Amino acid sequence: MHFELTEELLDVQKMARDFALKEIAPTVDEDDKAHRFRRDIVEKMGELGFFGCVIPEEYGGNEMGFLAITLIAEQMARVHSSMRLPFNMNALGPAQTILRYGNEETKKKWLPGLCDASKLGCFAITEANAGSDVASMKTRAIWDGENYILNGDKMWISNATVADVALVYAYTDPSVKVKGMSAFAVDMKSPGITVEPITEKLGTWSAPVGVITFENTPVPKEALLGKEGQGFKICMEQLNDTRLGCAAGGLGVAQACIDAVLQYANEREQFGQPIGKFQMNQDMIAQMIVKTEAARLLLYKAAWLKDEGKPHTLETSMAKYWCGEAANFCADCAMKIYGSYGYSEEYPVARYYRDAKSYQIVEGTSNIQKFIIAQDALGYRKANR
Ligand SMILES: Cc1cc2nc3c(=O)[nH]c(=O)nc-3n(C[C@H](O)[C@H](O)[C@H](O)COP(=O)(O)OP(=O)(O)OC[C@H]3O[C@@H](n4cnc5c(N)ncnc54)[C@H](O)[C@@H]3O)c2cc1C
Repeated sequence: MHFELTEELLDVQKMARDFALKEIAPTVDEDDKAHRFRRDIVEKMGELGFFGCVIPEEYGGNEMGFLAITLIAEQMARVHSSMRLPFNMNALGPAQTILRYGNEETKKKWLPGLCDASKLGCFAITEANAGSDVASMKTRAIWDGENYILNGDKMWISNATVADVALVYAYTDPSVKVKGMSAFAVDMKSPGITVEPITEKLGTWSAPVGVITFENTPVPKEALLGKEGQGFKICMEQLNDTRLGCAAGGLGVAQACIDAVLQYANEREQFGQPIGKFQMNQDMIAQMIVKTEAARLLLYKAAWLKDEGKPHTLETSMAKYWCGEAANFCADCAMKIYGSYGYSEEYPVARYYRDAKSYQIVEGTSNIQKFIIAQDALGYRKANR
């Protein structure tokens, strides 16, 4: 049993850390406060091959693997949570799904651009009345003999305002319930698409989110991913990939809180000594470290299983759940240890606190992950089927 990263993965981790410190850190607070999406930095990530980790060379990738992309995404989130979103929106979501289910034409059309970030992606599952209950979505795609005609509204879609391609899930035949859901790689320049940004949100201010409306949008047959009726299965597989990216984000934020607290607790003095000397603060610091290390081990194991081609749905849910919880626990402790300075915008802790919350919500809430884990344990529904 080995717990060490290989030399190659250690190099990847270091390169990602150096990149985040050099390219993201200098303007992180300014970008966040301005709600500025840094496409230029995302493009630099693409040039370095960050989004090609899970895509073969023939389509512009480098096949470094799921553990490699997880390590990179973690390092981005450790500096700016918003900057780990592109790992899901380009690589783990659209690119991975198109690779698996797209025809040759669709792969050639989108994969090289998603890898080098000259194209941006998004995935559209959620609707105003369909969140955790994905199957209750109402978006329809009806074949008219020439194209699928897409109608519906997708809400809370990350990258909606900047995406070139969207993975869209819609019913082609709602009469057979989830067996009638299909998945499409939709060109966002298609007619009948409007996008409205969602600007008022708690955190991840530099990550654009919006509502996409499809009104009689024609989608060619080649854009269908897999077969008609495979959409729900494709969606669950996609979430199983993108949950790794979310978990990496939560882990990065948790670590950022530890980094901040260790420095501050040694600098700030009260009652004539550094606040790190107080046992109640030490208790929080110890718990932050242990919870974060547990999150890291769960996540790296899930990503490793995926690279090994072994079942990993259960392990991915455990990692997604615990990384989200660890991020929130650590952000809460960091806020307490920083006191009023944590509450101010002078230090990054308020941003960590805001950004941590999304990791308990997106791509299957903490409850949904616990549901998957408990159902598996109780033998009601095995996660690794
Ligand atoms: C910042 C942000 C970015 C997002 N990006 C995307 C994106 O790119 N693409 C996309 O498709 N969606 C995206 N989403 C949507 C996100 O995936 C959903 O918000 C999430 O799946 C939860 O759905 P909901 O918010 O409708 O909550 P609901 O499903 O309404 O749940 C409300 C509460 O009830 C609980 N609950 C629901 N069902 C159960 C159950 N069976 N058992 C126990 N508890 C339950 C939930 O855990 C939650 O606490 C994003 C959301 C946010 C906030």
